[in-house]
Amino acid sequence: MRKMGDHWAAIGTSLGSIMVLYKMIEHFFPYGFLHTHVEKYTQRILRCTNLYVQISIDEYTGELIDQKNQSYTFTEAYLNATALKHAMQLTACTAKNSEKLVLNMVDYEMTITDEFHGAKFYWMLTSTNEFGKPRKVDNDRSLTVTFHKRNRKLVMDMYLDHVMEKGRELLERNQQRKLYTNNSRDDWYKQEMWSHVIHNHPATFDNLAMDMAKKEDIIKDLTAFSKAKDYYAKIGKAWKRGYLLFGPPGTGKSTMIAAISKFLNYDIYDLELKSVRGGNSELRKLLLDTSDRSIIVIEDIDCSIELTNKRKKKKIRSRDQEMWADHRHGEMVVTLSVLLNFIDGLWSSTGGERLIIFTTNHVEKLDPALIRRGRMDKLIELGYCSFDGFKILAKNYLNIDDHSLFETIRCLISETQITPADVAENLMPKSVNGDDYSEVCLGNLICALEKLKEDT
Ligand SMILES: Nc1ncnc2c1ncn2[C@@H]1O[C@H](COP(=O)(O)OP(=O)(O)OP(=O)(O)O)[C@@H](O)[C@H]1O
Ligand SMILES: [Mg+2]
Repeated sequence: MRKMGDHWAAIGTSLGSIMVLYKMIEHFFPYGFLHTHVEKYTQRILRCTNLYVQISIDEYTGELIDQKNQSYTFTEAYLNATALKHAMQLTACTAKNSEKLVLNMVDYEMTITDEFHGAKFYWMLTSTNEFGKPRKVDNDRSLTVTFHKRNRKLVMDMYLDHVMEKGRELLERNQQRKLYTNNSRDDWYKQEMWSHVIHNHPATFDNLAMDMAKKEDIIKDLTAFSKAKDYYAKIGKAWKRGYLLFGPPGTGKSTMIAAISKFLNYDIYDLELKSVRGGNSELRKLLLDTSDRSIIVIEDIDCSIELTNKRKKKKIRSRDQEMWADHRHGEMVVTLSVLLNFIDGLWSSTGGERLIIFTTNHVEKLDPALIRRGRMDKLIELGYCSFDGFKILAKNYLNIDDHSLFETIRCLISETQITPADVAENLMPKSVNGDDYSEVCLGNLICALEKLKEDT
């Protein structure tokens, strides 16, 4: 005797097949005909049998017609990837903010059977209009999933989260990162708070010249942070992490930020504090307008932030005055300690993950109390170029792992202080002609190192 479960599976499979067949037939008939008849009765049958539950995700939500529902976008990406294996007809286009060609299914192929933890799910692209009415505009679509009611808990607890997560991952893999800079408040009426450009920086951790152990430690820290949503929620802390990058000019602070952005696939918000003239409220608006999974960067904090708290002791100030202390040049300058408190408070209540990176060339100017653990989670020193650093740059710029001149460079580099930027500058071939430009470039570097040695 067949088990009850087998019957349900058979019914599910048949319904799935009917839906697929229906969508294919629909392609060859006038729109109204099938919608007024078949779909209406299918829905009635489903409602009468009362075994199946449907959930719809609308393409647009809210008051504004152009407010695209992110869940729809993630689901669409997930279903495209799931169904590409079976679809017979595809369309090709470039994804938003990407140069990569992306394949999508044409509409009538959007009846997809998905499996998750042994349960079957039937997805359809439907119109949010009343059944039977033709679709008037292109932006009233929904993705509707039909599943057996016994799987309700699985859907609520796991399946929908799984679809969103996978969809988001797939989209991010194809997208390019953006670099945002804040606009002055005077311009907000004609443009957004943040302007952005596509961030195509070639830096990666592989081509970053720095101590290997330090590099691996940072990669581990970033990986742990990006996966620690539940952990941060459990300990009741805002899901954010603060890095302070310090070192002389040309040691790779900005390059590392680009590498982190690529590694985590996060956008960068380059916050220019000098353009923030409207005090707390402006800063709050700017910070709240950053997206989840982003890096907020404040470069050269010794130039844009009041580093000590001496002023606070002079007289009692209001919170706004305290934070935006009058700078000696008459500008409003935020104090680092209050900025950190402000950010803590803001993200305790909002949630999404943010990495906050400060950079400075003068770590000695910072008040040690302000950089103690907990306020800045990680202090990362980027120093002068070591021989290991040089080897990474030689591989990048000249594509060589070894050369007879390496030994000379190893000795000289240990006796001098040269920045990775200066090493990179010397290793850059000045012309495309010439047989062995590696030899020429390494020779240039040796000259530069000898000159540095003489000067010191
Ligand atoms: N550690 C490094 N690894 C690889 N390339 C580097 C490194 N440091 C510097 N460079 C090269 O030098 C250039 C300048 O480096 P970068 O702008 O990252 O320095 P910085 O530390 O941010 O300097 P500043 O303090 O002036 O802002 C980069 O474009 C990159 O090509
Ligand atoms: Mg820099």
